Amino acid sequence: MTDDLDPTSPDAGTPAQPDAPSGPEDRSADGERATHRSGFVALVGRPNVGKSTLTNALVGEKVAITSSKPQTTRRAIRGIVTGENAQTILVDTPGVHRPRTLLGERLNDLVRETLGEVDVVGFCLPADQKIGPGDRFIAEDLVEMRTGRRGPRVIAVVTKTDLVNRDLLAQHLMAVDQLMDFDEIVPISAVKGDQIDVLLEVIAKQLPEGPQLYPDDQLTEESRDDRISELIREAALEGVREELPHSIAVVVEEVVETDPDDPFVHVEPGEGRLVVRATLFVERDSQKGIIIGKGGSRLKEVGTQARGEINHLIGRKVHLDLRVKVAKEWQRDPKQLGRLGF
Ligand SMILES: Nc1nc2c(ncn2[C@@H]2O[C@H](COP(=O)(O)OP(=O)(O)OP(=O)(O)O)[C@@H](O)[C@H]2O)c(=O)[nH]1
Repeated sequence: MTDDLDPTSPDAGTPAQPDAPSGPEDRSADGERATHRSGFVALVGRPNVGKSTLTNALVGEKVAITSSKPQTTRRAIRGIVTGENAQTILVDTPGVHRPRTLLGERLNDLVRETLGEVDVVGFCLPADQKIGPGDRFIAEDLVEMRTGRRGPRVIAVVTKTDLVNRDLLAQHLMAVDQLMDFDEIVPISAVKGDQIDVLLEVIAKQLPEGPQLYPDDQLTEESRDDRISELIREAALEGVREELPHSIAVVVEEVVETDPDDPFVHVEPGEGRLVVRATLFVERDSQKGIIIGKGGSRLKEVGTQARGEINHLIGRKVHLDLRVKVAKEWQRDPKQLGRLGF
């Protein structure tokens, strides 16, 4: 068990209301004042159905990490899409699943909490998989939320349409229609970019009237350090199997400008070398060995991949200093979960 974890607590819950910038009045071509809409949209669904890939496609930039491993997303990540007459704040949520650890329970709770706070829900159902008990479980929750009070509007987003032919898609759309009373059903492919604009329009129509909440150029509410730690985790997830992906957590310890000749001497921003120091946590010694690899080879690969993404994010070259530590059974330990920000 490590005892030098930095306590980080990413804000993974309630949508805070940021200061509204005073934007220009929207006017349509004939001079009439156009209605401006704004609000929060949660993308929910089972793990691996394409929620994060869709979030990125809608925002037009990578604000959420994705992977072929289920249960990649662990926080409610907000992406912002600003259009002429609407601002859509997307909340990408962890996949709803049968929890096996305390972390799993907390992630499901986070999704429930998020559902209670948004204006619209995009319920993601992959076109290449039959509707199953996991989908029905989510649908029941949504139906219950709408019973007797004004719950969120619910759009069925049929994802990954590029993986099926027209006939299968038609059959799937009919099955989706039977699942619950949706306000709209929109088939999309985030990978091919099909119907992304249509979905955005459909979502915007369901939002309440309201002002722009974030500045035009803000694409996410994630902090720089949280985005960096996610990019490192994404790189570490590649090539690892079975339970290991779930055991990996990443904490950015510091991002500092240092003297190029002495990494421990800090200098003014822009005048030295930008160093990112981060720790990868795993749950067991054996996992530590896998992450580091023979002679450090795997950790080096993780560092190279993550560094490329971080350079792109920050807009300059960084030096990435990665360490690996064991935090025994952190997914089941309330104290450790707290320290890791869950
Ligand atoms: N072919 C195809 N694959 C997709 C599409 N969208 C997502 N995927 C793939 O599906 C896998 C899961 O995608 P994610 O976006 O990480 O799924 P998620 O629902 O956010 O997953 P969790 O974080 O586990 O809940 C990845 O391998 C994606 O590349 C799509 O439109 N078409």
